[in-house]
Amino acid sequence: MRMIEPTAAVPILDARLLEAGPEARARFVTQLVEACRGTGCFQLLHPPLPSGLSREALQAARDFFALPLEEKLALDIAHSQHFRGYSRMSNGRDWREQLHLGREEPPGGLDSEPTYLRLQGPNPWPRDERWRRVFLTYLHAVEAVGHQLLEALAQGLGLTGNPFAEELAKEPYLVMKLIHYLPQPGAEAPPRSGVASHCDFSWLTLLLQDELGGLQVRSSSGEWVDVEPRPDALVVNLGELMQMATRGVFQATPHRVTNRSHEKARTSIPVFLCPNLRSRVTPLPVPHEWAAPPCVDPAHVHRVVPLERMPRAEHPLAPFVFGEAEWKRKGRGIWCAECCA
Ligand SMILES: O=C(O)CCC(=O)C(=O)O
Ligand SMILES: [Fe+2]
Repeated sequence: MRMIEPTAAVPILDARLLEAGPEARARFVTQLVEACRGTGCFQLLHPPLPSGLSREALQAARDFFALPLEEKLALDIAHSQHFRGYSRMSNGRDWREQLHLGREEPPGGLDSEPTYLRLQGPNPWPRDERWRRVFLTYLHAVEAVGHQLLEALAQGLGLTGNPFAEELAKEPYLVMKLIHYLPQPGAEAPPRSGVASHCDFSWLTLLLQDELGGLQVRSSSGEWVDVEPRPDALVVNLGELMQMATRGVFQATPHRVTNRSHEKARTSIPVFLCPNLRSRVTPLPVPHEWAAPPCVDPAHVHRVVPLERMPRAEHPLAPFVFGEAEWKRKGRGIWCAECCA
């Protein structure tokens, strides 16, 4: 099998170019489009985040998972009306603990509102106030980085105006997860998958990973490529909404994780940046010469559908309301019915 240079499949972009004058910004935009037309994954070095915040967030995540099980179970996602809270999965595809968080909001989906607005709501927090402060600060700092990337992408796609900015002005739907992958149990047993191959259902996912590694992305030519841990970098990958929005010019990035360590748990924090729940998802007028196969049918989208089963080419995209698709994807209100059954 042909070996691929990791940096070719997962290029490294320097976020400082965005603020270093028009020429540097143009260079960044070119590299960004190249990365998005390739694997759809890149490492963003020097993201404009407050100093030390990433380290603090990773440490706070480790501290959360080190709490006694009863304290974590008090935040069980099954108690939440809004898909927030703690869960543990142990099956062939997922073997990990997670804490789902989002924007801190009043409960949605009440009375006459559409049901899918139940995706908005308060987060359950551990007793110590520190977690709330660190994670909400981190979430909104990463959101701002995501806005900058979408603006650069709109520029790179040659779109008039910035259709992403119009959407972002309506308050994007954000999901942030703290994830804890256990160390491998026995030296003899084959390694257990932390999360099996999947694509995210986002525009962009901005991920902080610790120093252990274990994340792989599938390159356009089909090889699985390690995403090397780099301190002070965010791993960015494209999700299915971006694939739909760009008529397949940019493809969602298949990825998977196995914690190969027998001693240490792996910690990561992805932030999934999506349109406002009420937004209608319609393809953008991307350059004609970049025309690509039509996109995924949202009716078939699920976070853990095996990639082989994903209808990628044949389905033209009918516009749909993002919140409805996201609600459906989350099992019509039944938490993770498929994976946790
Ligand atoms: O932990 C990681 O590095 C990736 C997690 C992931 O892909 C997901 O939860 O969607
Ligand atoms: Fe993912």
